[in-house]
Amino acid sequence: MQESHHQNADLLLINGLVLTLDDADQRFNPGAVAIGGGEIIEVGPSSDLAAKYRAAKSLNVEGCVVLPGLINGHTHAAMTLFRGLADDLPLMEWLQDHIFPAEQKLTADWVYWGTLLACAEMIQSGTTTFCDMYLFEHKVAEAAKAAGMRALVGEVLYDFPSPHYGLIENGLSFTESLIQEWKDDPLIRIAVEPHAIYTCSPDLLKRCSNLAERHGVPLIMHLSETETEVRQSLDQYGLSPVAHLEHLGLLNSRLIADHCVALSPEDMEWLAKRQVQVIHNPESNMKLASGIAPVPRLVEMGINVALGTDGCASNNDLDLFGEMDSCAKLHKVANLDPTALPARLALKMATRNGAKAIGLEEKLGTLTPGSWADVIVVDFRKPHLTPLYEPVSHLVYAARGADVRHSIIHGRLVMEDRNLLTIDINEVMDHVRIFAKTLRS
Ligand SMILES: CSC[C@H]1O[C@@H](n2cnc3c(O)ncnc32)[C@H](O)[C@@H]1O
Ligand SMILES: [Zn+2]
Repeated sequence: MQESHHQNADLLLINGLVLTLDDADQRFNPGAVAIGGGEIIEVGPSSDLAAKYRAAKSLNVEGCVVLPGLINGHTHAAMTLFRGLADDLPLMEWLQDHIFPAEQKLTADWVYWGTLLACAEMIQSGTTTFCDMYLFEHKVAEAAKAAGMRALVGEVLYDFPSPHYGLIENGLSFTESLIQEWKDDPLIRIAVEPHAIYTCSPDLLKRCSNLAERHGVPLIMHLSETETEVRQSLDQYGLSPVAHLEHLGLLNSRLIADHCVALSPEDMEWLAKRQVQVIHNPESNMKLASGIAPVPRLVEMGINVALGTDGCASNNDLDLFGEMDSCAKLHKVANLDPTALPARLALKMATRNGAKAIGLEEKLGTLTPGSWADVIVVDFRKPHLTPLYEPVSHLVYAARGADVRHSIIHGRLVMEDRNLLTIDINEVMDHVRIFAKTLRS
């Protein structure tokens, strides 16, 4: 019997335009990606890989662009439940008069269904990893796992009683139990997540930081989201929110700071010096009229800035393609400079910078052999993506989430030809509609 010279792969994507988005920034057209054991085995010309690999499954992706899965650096997934509930309000009024009261009615079960709905929306729009902060996060982890998504999750911690854990002592020990429970999981990681400086005392913030340090996990919080937050912080502590955190010893590369809109030049110096990870949420900042984060300046200063949608009650969707487009355009108009935030940077913020922010840049954010196989395939055979001169331009300025055709997470196909393979979407939508009826009554 003749010996086979083929190598085995679980999945082979062939005949696509493959963008590695790594340091080498290679493009293969027609290109292929060989996937096995949850990792990328090889990326290269289609003819070479088709001859080399015998794959359990092969997908012909001619006419499509293949790239790393997108990373949503900040969201509250289960807030799909509140999409469109309260619009056109500033942050503090939106939160205190509408969202916090509605959240008092949440149960673990609702958070599960709301998160599954978010996972469906994210997978169908090209997101493969999300960073979440919410209540009942054990249910968020469970839902993400059921959906086959990669997630960094953490229970929100604040000084007032939580509808989930009650007093903060329980919140801290609950976070610790989540860290233990998920420590060996390939998809789910846990972070320590104080809400913001206006809901957490200095003592709580220090305890959160110590907990994150002790377990070597990220610390995530909203920071300097509005001028109101800055004014309150100056009144209460005589320091800006960033200076307040520096004073408490919280600024370091483990901190993932969401928003960072209202920053003074000194704040930016601190963020750069301490190598804090910044997550920019342009659509939420626009919708809540919070302001414009000085992203081009932060990037110039060497700060890692990634992209998030925030919860979809302040966005109101979870489509990172729309977010990249908004991001690139917002900073052009804010600076009256069309070069202020190029398409290339917007795409990097949604991929590689997101991976770096969550401490996984060795394994995520690029199509590199040895990295985890989180890969999306975008169908360019569409009127709004024709003709094709430059794929990065189309990905940022013309494509939308609905153009994503296949999605692979940790080597597993979770969407094929737009069919969700891990989620019964009709069941999920039925559950969420029942929740909305209950909320209204
Ligand atoms: C209980 S989890 C997180 C907490 O934060 C609220 N929230 C949602 N979006 C924002 C935002 O942009 N800034 C501050 N807080 C936000 C959410 O409703 C939850 O209560
Ligand atoms: Zn948020």
